[in-house]
Amino acid sequence: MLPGLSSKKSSGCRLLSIAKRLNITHFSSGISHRLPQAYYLRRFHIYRKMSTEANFQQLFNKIDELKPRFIERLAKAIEIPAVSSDESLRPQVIKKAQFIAGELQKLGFSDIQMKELGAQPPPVADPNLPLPPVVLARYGSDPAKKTVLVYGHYDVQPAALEDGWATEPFKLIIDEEKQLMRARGASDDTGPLKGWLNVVEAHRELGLDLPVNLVTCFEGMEESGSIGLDGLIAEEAGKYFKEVDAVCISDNYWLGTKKPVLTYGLRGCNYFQITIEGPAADLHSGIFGGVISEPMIDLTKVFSSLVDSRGRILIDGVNEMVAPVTEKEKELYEKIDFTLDEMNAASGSQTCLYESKADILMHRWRYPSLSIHGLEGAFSAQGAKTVIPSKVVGKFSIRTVPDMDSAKLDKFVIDHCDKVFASLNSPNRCKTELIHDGNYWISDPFNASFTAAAKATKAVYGVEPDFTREGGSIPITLTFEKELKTSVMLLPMGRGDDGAHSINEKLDISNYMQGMKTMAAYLHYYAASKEK
Ligand SMILES: C[C@H](N)C(=O)N[C@@H](Cc1c[nH]cn1)C(=O)O
Ligand SMILES: [Zn+2]
Ligand SMILES: [Zn+2]
Repeated sequence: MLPGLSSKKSSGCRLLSIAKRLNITHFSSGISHRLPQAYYLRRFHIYRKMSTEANFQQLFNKIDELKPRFIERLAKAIEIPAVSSDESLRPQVIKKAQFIAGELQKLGFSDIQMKELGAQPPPVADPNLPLPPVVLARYGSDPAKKTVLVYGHYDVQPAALEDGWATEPFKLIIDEEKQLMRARGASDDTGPLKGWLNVVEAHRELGLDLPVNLVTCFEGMEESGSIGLDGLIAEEAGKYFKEVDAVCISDNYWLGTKKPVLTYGLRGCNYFQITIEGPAADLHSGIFGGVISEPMIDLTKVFSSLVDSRGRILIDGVNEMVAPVTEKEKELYEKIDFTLDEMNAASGSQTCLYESKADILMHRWRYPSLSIHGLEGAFSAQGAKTVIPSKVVGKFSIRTVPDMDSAKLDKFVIDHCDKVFASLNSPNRCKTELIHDGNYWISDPFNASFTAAAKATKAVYGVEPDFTREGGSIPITLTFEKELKTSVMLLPMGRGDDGAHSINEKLDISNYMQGMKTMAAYLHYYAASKEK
């Protein structure tokens, strides 16, 4: 029998006692009881019999043995520049979906469906731009087994050599000295997505039955707000996803660089753009400077009204929506393995706004933040071009937290920008709009799925994981929980210094290998658990 099998309290009881322990009052949903406990107990007994044959060491050895193949396959996927935010690269995003579907087919997945989501809604330059397909597939459909849905995204953030990358971003480079793989998507999220496929392959190579039925949901718009996926999940909840017992997402990172973590919370993200336009074309600043009203000057005024240099959001009503910190909650931060030095090492600077661990963690996990990302339409090359841009589009986003109301936030932001622009008395035109949004999420970190992942982490790394929240967002997480009425568990593969969204993104080879072993062990422990 697998180690660690023991009887559990009912999930409802556990949920309450854990909520009390952690002082969490924001569970986004509970655990489903669609089927009687007896049903799961029967499945547990069937699985327990099977699991006596399962041998982790054999599985882990096989994963190690297949390492060159797994790295080579990752390199092939990485080569496709699937940047979802770049409309001109949409064919590449679709090509990567097809590539992944082909791999699933070779691995024996069945019922592979490329779900089309229609055209991308505004704001978008091409009104007919197709959204990338969602890749659904099944591995096994044994009613005696639990079903785990694994979510990942095959799209990536933009990357270019001229941004400062040491090597070509869409070519997987192995740094032998540091034992890491460098490429856009290595850690976010092509590496982890491939991890699930590799886990299946290792089982197949061993002739070992997968302990659960696996369902994939791989999307190509995560980095652009998961547009269209909510609707698909709602539509498939009673169909393709009908039997799903748990959702596992491997699309975030350890907090630091040494200790594995399991993640039970995410911030949300509402992304906005401000368009300011005036002159009919870009103009000579010697001829028109000081005579006409400049959109770029207006934009900098609106931008500077949003947030101060200490990161404080200056928009009325926003901070008031944030849930207050409790004394009990403060204790949680002290137990987390993290230091200011790790924060500085990950940012490659000494620019942290806070000194204490608790302050850093709270501002990363449980307070909102506003970031100004950039703009379209302005001069950005080297040299000194004396131009007045005629139209500029500024981009900024707000990371949201409990108890912020997304619709209220949008209204506060748009009203604020309109008010500030009006106060400039500018003859230019200004429009602020939401590009996409995604909800924050917080869960019970001690349900059957988290417990199985904690055991898996211990089996692979020899340590108990820290339970963390994530400052980033995975917009679809709450939708899975609500629509499928299942728990969602975040099992990160990479480290906090992987440079996701940054230059020189990397995934340590050890994290890739150990991460796959953890995924495999998680499936076995979850299958063996009595609870759903
Ligand atoms: C954590 C995850 N790997 C990630 O990077 N998510 C993105 C998703 C996003 C994009 N726009 C809004 N949310 C992120 O947190 O930026
Ligand atoms: Zn990302
Ligand atoms: Zn991601």
